[in-house]
Amino acid sequence: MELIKDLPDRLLFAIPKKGRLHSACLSLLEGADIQFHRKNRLDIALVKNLPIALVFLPAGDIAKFVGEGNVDLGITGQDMVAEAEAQDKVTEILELGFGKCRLCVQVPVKNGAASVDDLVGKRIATSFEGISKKFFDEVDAKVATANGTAGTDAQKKTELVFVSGSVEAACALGLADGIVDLVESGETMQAAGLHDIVTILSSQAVLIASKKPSHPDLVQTIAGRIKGVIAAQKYVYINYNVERKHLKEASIITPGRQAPTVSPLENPEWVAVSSMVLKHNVAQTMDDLEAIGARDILLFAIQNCRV
Ligand SMILES: Nc1ncnc2c1ncn2[C@@H]1O[C@H](COP(=O)(O)OP(=O)(O)OP(=O)(O)O)[C@@H](O)[C@H]1O
Ligand SMILES: O=P(O)(O)OC[C@H]1O[C@H](OP(=O)(O)OP(=O)(O)O)[C@H](O)[C@@H]1O
Ligand SMILES: [Mg+2]
Repeated sequence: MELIKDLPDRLLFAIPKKGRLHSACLSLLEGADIQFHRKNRLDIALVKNLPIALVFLPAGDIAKFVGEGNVDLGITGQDMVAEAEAQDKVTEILELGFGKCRLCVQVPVKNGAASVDDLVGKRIATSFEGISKKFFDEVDAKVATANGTAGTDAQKKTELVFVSGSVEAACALGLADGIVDLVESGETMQAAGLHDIVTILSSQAVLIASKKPSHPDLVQTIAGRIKGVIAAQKYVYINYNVERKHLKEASIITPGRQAPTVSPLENPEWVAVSSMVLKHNVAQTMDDLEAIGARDILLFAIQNCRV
């Protein structure tokens, strides 16, 4: 009761309550110093150090709730935003770099359809009914136009079969001739004897806001903090010594965001350089620095930053 009474003054921030995005979201909240204690089984938690209430919801519902303004802010997949037809109803503030996957049409490797055109009039199992309907309506129309059946009783319609999970099993079970589901590593698809023939959309987790959030300033504060956490995950801090005569080459290898910080050393022929560098190719950066004679190359993790 106490919780509900407190809600009107707070910004409501929806977080996936389980599944693929849940734990990455909790790390983001921790990195952004959004402190809360979630009582056992409760789907609402008050934030201790900011006027925010976290609402733990299924990822699939978050886009709808943010779009309709029931909650101010949320984290969900771009696929879920598209499925809820909420692209125009929410503001996508930030791509978060996790939950990356593709929504694909998949068919059995053995004797499956060769193209989506061959699936017209057949059965497709999916939990993405909205996106799949739109996609196959277009394929149906295109094929009907090509074979002259458009608008006639002979026009074939692809049938959608709704399944809420384990979609990949549908073909083996004889429920469908193809599926529309997410692929990340491709392991689930391959294990089920399927392969993808078309990617309908690519997706990742995003921070979305309602068009009229109750606390716009707080939305900016949270977005800024989360941006900092994401940037900190993307970059590392590098520090090394290099001969002054190689400083120009060094600055090209580690340009930093504005420019590298260059500090003099007791030995006037040498300088110390520090700079933020992208984490994903840092090994190459270190190789390149070594190749120009840089020494004492140190790498530091960045806990948080504002860039
Ligand atoms: N294998 C994956 N790799 C990366 N991201 C994924 C993967 N599967 C799902 N996602 C992303 O996570 C979102 C939520 O998917 P998740 O599987 O957690 O929800 P769900 O299927 O509703 O729940 P559950 O699987 O727990 O029943 C998806 O909409 C998608 O954006
Ligand atoms: O390409 P992969 O790395 O194998 O990932 C893809 C799988 O991940 C998701 O399923 P999830 O584990 O969420 O199970 P679900 O089918 O119950 O939703 C998705 O629905 C695929 O089945
Ligand atoms: Mg799932």
